[in-house]
Amino acid sequence: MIEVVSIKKKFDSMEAVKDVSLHIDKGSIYGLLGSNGAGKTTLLKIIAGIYKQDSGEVLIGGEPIFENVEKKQRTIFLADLLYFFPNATIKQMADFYRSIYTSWNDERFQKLKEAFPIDLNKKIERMSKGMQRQVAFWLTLSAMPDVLILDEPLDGLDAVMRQKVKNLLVQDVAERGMTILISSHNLREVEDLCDHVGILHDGTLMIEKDLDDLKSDVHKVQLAFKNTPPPAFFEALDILYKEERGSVFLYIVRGKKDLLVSHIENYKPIIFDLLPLTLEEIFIYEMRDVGYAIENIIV
Ligand SMILES: Nc1ncnc2c1ncn2[C@@H]1O[C@H](COP(=O)(O)OP(=O)(O)OP(=O)(O)O)[C@@H](O)[C@H]1O
Repeated sequence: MIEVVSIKKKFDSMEAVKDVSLHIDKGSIYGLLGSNGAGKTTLLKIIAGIYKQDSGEVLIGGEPIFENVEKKQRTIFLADLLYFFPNATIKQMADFYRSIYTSWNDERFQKLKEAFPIDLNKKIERMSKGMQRQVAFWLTLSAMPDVLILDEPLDGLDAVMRQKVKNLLVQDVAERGMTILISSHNLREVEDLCDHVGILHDGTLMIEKDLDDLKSDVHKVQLAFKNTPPPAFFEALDILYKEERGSVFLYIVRGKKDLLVSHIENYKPIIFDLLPLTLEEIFIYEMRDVGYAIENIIV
């Protein structure tokens, strides 16, 4: 659905995006993470067809997005800084969206009133930051885009509204195959939303993972043995991290769960627990493995 091939972008001599390639399937939710200044917004704007890359290609549904009116009518970029016309009400902004987005759906707009309980005739400028963000989602979801590109989308929303918006996004992905690219600093925030995650650092995509693979391939185990097992026990494990707490070992290991369990059970541990890992933990160990401390890369 979205094909990004060797994208480079400089601002004067500053290389904001350095040869980034990625692929996003239709109907998936891709989380782009990274620290301040990593190049996330620049890359999102290139993918949305707002900035032109210096080299490389961005294809949406097989066609270049830049200056492609038809594709842009089906692609919405929701920026971190929202923009509405001065003095406009929700109703007036909806009229504008209806005039430019061919897939605008009035029925959906009316239905979403239930999710966003705000007076249609209220001036958006006079609303709180969180309410303005709600309006942005209301309008965006009513325009029924095929591709939705979100830059720090949940900033300013309260916890209940965050969950509501996440549910609406997932619903559009599940029901009509919308594709979402979402940028955030916060791994925890996107953990339950994304099926793929990429980490951008200093203009380079450091690591890119399918979350189902990640979660099924990395495990935290807590172990204790009566007698320390022979070296063959440890050699057979792909250990990303280890810690000793008295006679209890804590290991983060990569590998298939069934094979791991049967290997460990062969050595008759007196304690053996398989513990869940958060996405943040997985990335900490994976990044360490490629020589980076994730604490320096995302917050
Ligand atoms: N219009 C611009 N002109 C000049 N430099 C820019 C411009 N936009 C971005 N940059 C530079 O490109 C680099 C990447 O910026 P970008 O906004 O893409 O990062 P980001 O990952 O979105 O950061 P943040 O998380 O802080 O929003 C930064 O060094 C920034 O100063």
